[in-house]
Amino acid sequence: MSFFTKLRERLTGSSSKIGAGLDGIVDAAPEAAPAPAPVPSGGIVGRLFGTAPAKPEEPRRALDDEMLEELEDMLVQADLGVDTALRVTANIAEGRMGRRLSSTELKELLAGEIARIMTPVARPLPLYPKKPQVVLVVGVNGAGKTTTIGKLASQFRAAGKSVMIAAGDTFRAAAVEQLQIWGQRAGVPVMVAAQGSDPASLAFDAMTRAEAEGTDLLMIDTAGRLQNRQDLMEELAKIVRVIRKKDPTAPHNTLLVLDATTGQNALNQVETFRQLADVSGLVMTKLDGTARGGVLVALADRFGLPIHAIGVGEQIDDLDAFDANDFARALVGL
Ligand SMILES: Nc1nc2c(ncn2[C@@H]2O[C@H](COP(=O)(O)OP(=O)(O)OP(=O)(O)O)[C@@H](O)[C@H]2O)c(=O)[nH]1
Repeated sequence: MSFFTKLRERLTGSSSKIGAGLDGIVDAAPEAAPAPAPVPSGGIVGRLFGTAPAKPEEPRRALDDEMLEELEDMLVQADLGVDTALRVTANIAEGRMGRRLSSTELKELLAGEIARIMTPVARPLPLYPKKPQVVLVVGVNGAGKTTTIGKLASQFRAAGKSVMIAAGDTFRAAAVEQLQIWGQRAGVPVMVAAQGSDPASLAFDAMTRAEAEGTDLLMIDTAGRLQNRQDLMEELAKIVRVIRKKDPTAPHNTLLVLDATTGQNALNQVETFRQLADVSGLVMTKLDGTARGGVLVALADRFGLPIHAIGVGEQIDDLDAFDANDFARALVGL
């Protein structure tokens, strides 16, 4: 199954909210009753040439202030956030006031606006010739860091890269175990340390081993205890300090993993983690089974940080590069 097919099938929580919302807005107009279907050309000619009966016309609604307000409210409800909803609505309105739009046309227009916002941020994780390329992975507990590291490691392996993982959340035995399972699946070594030991020292050991073995990519998992922000900030800063002793240009990427089901809270998490670490790109997980996928549009619009990948399930191939057009169309239910 192609990733786009999967995305469309699994984004239904969000897409049915937006798609049905747009249908509802157009149908709500008193004048929106569908035009009667043109009489099919029946008779002998129709039978001979198999003319299909014409489809009834889609209902239409003239674009006015009231309709725009409904559109804006619906987009806010769908987690695009007020600023983005306003901008998108204004762009759709421009030069189209009074025009009678069908729901399909409205979906096409919205998808176009969303794609326009998302295209500049749809950028795969950049790969550098540097060995090891160090990828620091940050995010709150449960956001999907472990799973994302496992999926990315497996994809890089499949692309012929050598990968190593460092289980930097040394306080949580369950997190380390999960990472080991993902490492086994991906065929990638996982460096672990004794429970509660210093993550920076593990990161240093992992750097040493990755350098010695000529590993292409070193992915470092980190803790996500936001409840203790000061500690976390110091822990992340120390990891960075220590790996820079080995390579002053590291980490080459700092990935922030976000959980789509948290909706608008994802925006706060970006703000917070940007204060804790030099976030260079985003991965959004759990777009399946949530009606809050619109938050990705708000994130792109607000921060302009690259979106490297999106996750739509728990399996190894349920993470893929982010494609702005595919996402925009799937999100509006096209
Ligand atoms: N449905 C769905 N579940 C996901 C996705 N990504 C991760 N998960 C699940 O989310 C849960 C948390 O993922 P983890 O990868 O363990 O998250 P983490 O950020 O490492 O969290 P901790 O290990 O608690 O720090 C797991 O049950 C994953 O299977 C996704 O794209 N879709």
